[in-house]
Amino acid sequence: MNDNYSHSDNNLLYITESILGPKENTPEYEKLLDDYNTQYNGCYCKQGCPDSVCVCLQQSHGNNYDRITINGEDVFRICWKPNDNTYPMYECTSKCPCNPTCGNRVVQRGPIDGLTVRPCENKQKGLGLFTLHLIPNRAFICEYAGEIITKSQALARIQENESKKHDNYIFCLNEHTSTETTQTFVDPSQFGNIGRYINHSCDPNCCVVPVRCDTLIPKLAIFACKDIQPNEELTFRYGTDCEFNHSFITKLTAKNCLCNTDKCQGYLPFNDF
Ligand SMILES: C[S@@+](CC[C@H](N)C(=O)[O-])C[C@H]1O[C@@H](n2cnc3c(N)ncnc32)[C@H](O)[C@@H]1O
Repeated sequence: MNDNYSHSDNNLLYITESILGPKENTPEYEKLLDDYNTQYNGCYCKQGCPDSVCVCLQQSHGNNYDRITINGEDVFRICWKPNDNTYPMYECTSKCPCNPTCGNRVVQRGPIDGLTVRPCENKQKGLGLFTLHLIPNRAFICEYAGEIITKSQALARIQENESKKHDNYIFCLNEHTSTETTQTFVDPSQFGNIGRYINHSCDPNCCVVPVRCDTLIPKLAIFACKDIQPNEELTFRYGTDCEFNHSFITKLTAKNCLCNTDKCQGYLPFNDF
């Protein structure tokens, strides 16, 4: 994966994609390990990946991305599925025979260029992630990468964060099917990538979409949900995101929201999961 970013804080370890968290002797961890090691069936495409033939795209119910060129650079944008964005997205895998430049390999290629981490104008918000270039609506930006942990590990870490008054970075993804809800917990507090600096906004310019790139555990992929101008801060909604039919619930200590938008609800989302 191509990722030229790094952390300025020496206590943090930069990872280019999510990694499995510490071992635990529980059935929950065994299931997580199993899912992490399970590769889904890839495609058989030798030339391109047309959605009429590519198994990865058929599993995704159609094309995942389209491509436009801006200033000579390819920009990949998510294709929202007509009337329903709840279908899981599968990219072509390391075992698929298609070309590594196939249009169904976007998140796995790593973050876009021109992202920068710097202190927010309101210092109480800490660091934030900004873009130096225009990012068009629907374009892929980066993964929210961290340690993939079990629910019991997430609860223990959240409690520890709260008792030590540390910021929370743990993200809980809920994916709903007609019969069950699957949860994925990602903690970038000690091992993470550039995505860990994205703050919450009540009127965000990004959204988080689960995308599977090799294994059954989805990556938390950040896409623009508006055109984002140079020097704008990138934000997503930490709480439930109904607009995209997935719910993203992060438990945080009830804390004043400093997003400074007209739609601000006053507090960071605070949910049990
Ligand atoms: C994923 S981190 C974002 C990066 C963080 N600002 C930093 O300096 O590392 C999440 C933490 O940032 C802070 N934060 C994010 N969005 C905020 C907002 N809208 N208002 C206040 N604090 C926010 C909260 O402390 C939250 O637990």
